[in-house]
Amino acid sequence: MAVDILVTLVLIVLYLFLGIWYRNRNSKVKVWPVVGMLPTLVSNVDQIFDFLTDMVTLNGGTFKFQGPWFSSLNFVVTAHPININHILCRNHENYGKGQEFREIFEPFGEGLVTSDSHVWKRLRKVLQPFTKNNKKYAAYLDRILRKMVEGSLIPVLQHVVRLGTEVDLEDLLHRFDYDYICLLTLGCNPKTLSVEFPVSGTLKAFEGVEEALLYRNFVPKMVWRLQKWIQIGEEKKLSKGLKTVDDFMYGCISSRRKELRRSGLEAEFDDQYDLLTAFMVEEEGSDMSELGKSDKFLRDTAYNFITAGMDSTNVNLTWFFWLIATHPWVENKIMEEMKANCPESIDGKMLYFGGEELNKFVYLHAALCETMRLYPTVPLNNKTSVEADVLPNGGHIGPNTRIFISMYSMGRSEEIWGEDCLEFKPERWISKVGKIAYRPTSTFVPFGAGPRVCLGKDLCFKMMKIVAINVLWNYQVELVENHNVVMSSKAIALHTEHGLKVRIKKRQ
Ligand code: HEM
Repeated sequence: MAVDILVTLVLIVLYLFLGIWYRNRNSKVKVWPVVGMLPTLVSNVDQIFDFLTDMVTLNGGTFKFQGPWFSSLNFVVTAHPININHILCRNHENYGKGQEFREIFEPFGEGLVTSDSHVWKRLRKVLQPFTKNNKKYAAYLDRILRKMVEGSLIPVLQHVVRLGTEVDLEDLLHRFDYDYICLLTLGCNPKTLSVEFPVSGTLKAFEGVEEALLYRNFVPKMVWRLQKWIQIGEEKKLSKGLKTVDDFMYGCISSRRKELRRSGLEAEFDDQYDLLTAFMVEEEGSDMSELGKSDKFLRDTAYNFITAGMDSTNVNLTWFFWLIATHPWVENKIMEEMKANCPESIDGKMLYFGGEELNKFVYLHAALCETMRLYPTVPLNNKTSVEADVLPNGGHIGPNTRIFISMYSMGRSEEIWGEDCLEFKPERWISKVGKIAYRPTSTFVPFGAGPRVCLGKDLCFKMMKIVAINVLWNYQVELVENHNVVMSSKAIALHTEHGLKVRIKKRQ
């Protein structure tokens, strides 16, 4: 009897395995009982963006990932332009960040990046006109950008040239972004970009928190919750990092309030019109003034802006300098454009251009867009459906489903960019009349699109152009031989795995 039961069990298991093998025999992604597609995902984690690109290409632009049973690791990845237009623009009300995203990214608090519905609408209504149309704020951003380039970037580059040593350009640019974004939001300069290349505890804490939040995305919810409860592993690191970050931000808020009280609100704030100050000095009666009374609100807003901005232009500029170092003919064309637009004999000095003047740098703009196409700063944009929906290319979406828009896969899609989609060719962005060519919005969305488009987009282009012009005009960036430049999959932004090691020489 016992033998009969054993044989029957063995036969059932064999039958199940044969069934799975038969269903999976032609498929690149195996779906296993209990664990679903997780083993394939784990084995491809080091080249996750290429793996997801293969999957969406094989599946007509949209791929459904099946996670382990009873886990929240099911998601959809899409790179199809008509779906992108649907999710970001036409039916955007149905695609927010979602409760689970907010739980994972809890340090963002009640900030813009993780909020939805009426909370998001109210914040966006306050922040969008402020960041886009406030002249005082725009002038302050311009002034601090000039100061940072003149007072930090150029002196540090000159120091590196004098020493003749190699430098990690990605680290250098990351420090530039971090100092700039702290000035923009908190009005204080942590001075991480200086010739000593100091180790900044606060910057390390911001980075540590981001790493821990990324980890939460890849493990079942109950695992990270348990770790949080007993304070071990990544969760312990997160709590420690967050304390450092919060102490820093609340410290800035408190000293700014004290300063304003001392100097009196009637004082002129033109010199120091950062985001915090703007909220604090806004006249009574407006939404901004109401929100500015709460330290928690200011902390959340600052955290959202700092994390959105500190890993932004440096990522694109790192890939840009690497691409032009490996495509010297592109660098020559950028130099020609600069010679045509820059005044002569300004050796070693800063070059600064206003918005109108920057529009003349068409080829540089094209090269920056081309870089973002191949190496989008944010490779995956996360959304969650509110209600069930059918995507325009036919995919069914359940309610409360996580969806990743793969900007990385879109940039490498033959259907969108043609057979030469993997080549670095800024020319594809330029029209016959020498202007930036028209492209449908839904084919290129590194900043998102529609009502939730990135609030820092215009600022980013300005920063990237000013930094690129000042570096290239004065210096030659040479890659260190045998240094392997590869993408990292260990951050939310598309960093390199080992940095960008270069030597900087004075341009002759
Ligand atoms: C190369 C630079 C940058 C890129 C590629 C980028 C990209 C993005 C993307 C993809 C989103 C998500 C849009 C969505 O949810 O659909 C976003 C949102 C956002 N970005 Fe950026 N960003 C950059 C720099 C910045 C900077 C410097 C700032 C701050 C000054 C900033 C502030 C924000 C904010 C506040 C949001 C949230 C908008 C909302 O949810 O309404 N970004 N960005």
